Amino acid sequence: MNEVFSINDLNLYYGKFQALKNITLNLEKNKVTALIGPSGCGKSTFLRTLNRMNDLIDEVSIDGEVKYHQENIYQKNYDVISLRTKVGMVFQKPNPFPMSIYDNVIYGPKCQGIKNKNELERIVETSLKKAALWDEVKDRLKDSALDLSGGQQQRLCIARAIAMEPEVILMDEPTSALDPIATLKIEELMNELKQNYAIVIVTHSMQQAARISDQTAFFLMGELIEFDETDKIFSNPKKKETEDYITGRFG
Ligand SMILES: Nc1ncnc2c1ncn2[C@@H]1O[C@H](COP(=O)(O)OP(=O)(O)OP(=O)(O)O)[C@@H](O)[C@H]1O
Repeated sequence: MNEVFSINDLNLYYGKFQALKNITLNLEKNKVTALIGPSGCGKSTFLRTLNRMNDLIDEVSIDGEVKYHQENIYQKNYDVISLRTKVGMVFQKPNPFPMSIYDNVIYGPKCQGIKNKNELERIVETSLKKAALWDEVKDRLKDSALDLSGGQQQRLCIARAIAMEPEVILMDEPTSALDPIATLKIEELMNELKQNYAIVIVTHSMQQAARISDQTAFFLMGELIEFDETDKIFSNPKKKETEDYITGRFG
């Protein structure tokens, strides 16, 4: 079994407002899982529960279980730093650090104490290759990351996540700030990356979800309405709410 996350009866509150209601689902390795649903339905909130990014927001409380390899990540004394190494994140807007391409990729490994120059060079090359960026930047690794195009910056952020040797990559609308060609490159990349990782992506584009994901979770007002193989969700949804949403009849 390739299960990496097992989420059981998860509820999340911002103060008194309940943003996630009784969410139960499993996430597997070698699969792209798309989270879809209308604005404000809880997609990003759910994504952030998987590496405890919501901890950074005041007034958040949760109950239920989020198990990563059988261990509840919300239990007392759980090692959150190590969790975030294994469960990397890529954001909507590319956010490279204001430093060279090379230094962006080795930032995490260096923080973990890797100092050997050959090892760091190996990490840079393999991470950039896996992020399909190596050929475009190999001759200018010392240039500022901020000089790259938006699409290149986003692939650099993916390389930066990969450099930490994660098992899961969370992506929050990773292509919404990119043009169609850069979007296509990231989508092709996700298809490659799923050979080695579990990928969870929030997307507003149902076409994108249909193109790239293996399974799709449809959220509505904090509830998980339907979770199934992507083909089934888009061709034969079980719930009326899902059908209304994917056929554009929602709202
Ligand atoms: N930091 C916060 N404090 C209070 N409420 C929040 C916070 N973040 C999100 N919410 C609320 O929780 C609900 C879910 O928000 P979330 O951002 O997870 O939705 P989403 O489906 O990702 O939306 P979008 O597609 O617009 O990004 C919304 O009602 C939102 O207003």
